[in-house]
Amino acid sequence: MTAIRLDAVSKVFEGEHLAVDELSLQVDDGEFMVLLGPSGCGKTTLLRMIAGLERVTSGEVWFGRTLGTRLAPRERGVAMVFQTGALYPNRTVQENIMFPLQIAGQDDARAGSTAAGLAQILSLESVLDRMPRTLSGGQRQRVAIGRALVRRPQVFLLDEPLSNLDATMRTELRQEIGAMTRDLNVTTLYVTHDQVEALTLADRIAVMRDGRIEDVGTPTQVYNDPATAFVAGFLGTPRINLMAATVRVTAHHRVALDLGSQSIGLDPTDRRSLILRHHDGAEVIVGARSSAFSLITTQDAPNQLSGTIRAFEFHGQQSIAFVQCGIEVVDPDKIGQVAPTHASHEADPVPSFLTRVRSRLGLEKPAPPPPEIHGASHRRADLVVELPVDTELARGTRVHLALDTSQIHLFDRTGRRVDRVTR
Ligand SMILES: Nc1ncnc2c1ncn2[C@@H]1O[C@H](COP(=O)(O)OP(=O)(O)OP(=O)(O)O)[C@@H](O)[C@H]1O
Repeated sequence: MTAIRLDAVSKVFEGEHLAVDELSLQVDDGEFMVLLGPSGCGKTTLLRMIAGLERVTSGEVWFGRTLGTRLAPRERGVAMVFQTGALYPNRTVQENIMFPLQIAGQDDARAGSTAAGLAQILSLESVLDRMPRTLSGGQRQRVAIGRALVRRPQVFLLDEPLSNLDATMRTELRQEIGAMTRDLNVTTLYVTHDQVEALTLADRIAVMRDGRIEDVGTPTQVYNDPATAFVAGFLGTPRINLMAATVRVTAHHRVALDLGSQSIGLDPTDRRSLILRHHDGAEVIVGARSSAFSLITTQDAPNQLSGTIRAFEFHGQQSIAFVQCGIEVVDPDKIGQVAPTHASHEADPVPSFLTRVRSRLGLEKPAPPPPEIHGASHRRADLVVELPVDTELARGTRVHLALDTSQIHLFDRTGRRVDRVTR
């Protein structure tokens, strides 16, 4: 067991593509950390740099007090499992699992009994003598996990190990991976783009975007108190509603959030009122999960939004309403995003990836920070609201919704939280 520390690690691929951008992260001894992020954000590249399968362009990887970037892959005490664990096709399950021990010089009897013990934990005891081609996808992944863990690695890296399995198998193996890594107390870094895997497995989640980390915390921290609008949008189904608003300070320092055609007010005792009353006219983004709304019958309740049902869906446990309120809604995937990948141009007001790469490598003066792409992230769209399952509303019905302002988050125009509480 050992802690992993990443110190300003960057990876620039040929063609000057910046895949990981001065990323720093600490995974504690024995911790289960999940690296969560959309496709292409650099998760696999980061894992491969830790394993030594990919050279870091700059920065350092530490295993405890040892500088890992100086070590060859086999000296790092790291085991890695990929999306589809490649097995030796001509060896049985037991032979596959015991192979790393045999390579290390252990005798067959001892290696076989260690493998059999691990196979029991992984529910593979009934298939020990079978060949990989006769196994299900889930069983093959279990064998790959067994083979990775048999030498008791210091660090265990898993790259979307469940992505090729069906839903039932995924749930089952997910629970086993969680239980097993905790029993073995091995420091684990688990890559996924599946929020359910992240929320259920992790001691802590690091949310990645465009080669950087936007937030790190326990599942409840990143879900309930996200650092950015992107993180708030990435976690939670249905996705959080992000509404463009302007701060209005009215008589007696009351703070209202002007949503264009409608408005909501913060309670004067709300801590955020005290902050925002000095920012009259500031543009903010109000984040409200679908569960923060409730249907009301009165028209003039405080913090009420009115709209028309555009679609209504039955989801088994609850119903989801799509309500046209004429409010400008912000796309969490676009807010605060940096410039797209293309070659630099002197007159280009937004520094390209190329310029950012050069400045990281010290080849160019640091570029000014890119402005957020604002207009592209805003559009008039529906609010998504969770309602009790017995609600029935026809398309076109006019509804009034009360918003519980104690449940809202406030972000600035670049998507950064302005009212964070727990961290
Ligand atoms: N060998 C390579 N050469 C050039 N670019 C690469 C190479 N490997 C990865 N990239 C690029 O680096 C970026 C990060 O890729 P990476 O595979 O790390 O992302 P990811 O978050 O793991 O994505 P996914 O969830 O789809 O596996 C991508 O834009 C990818 O195209």
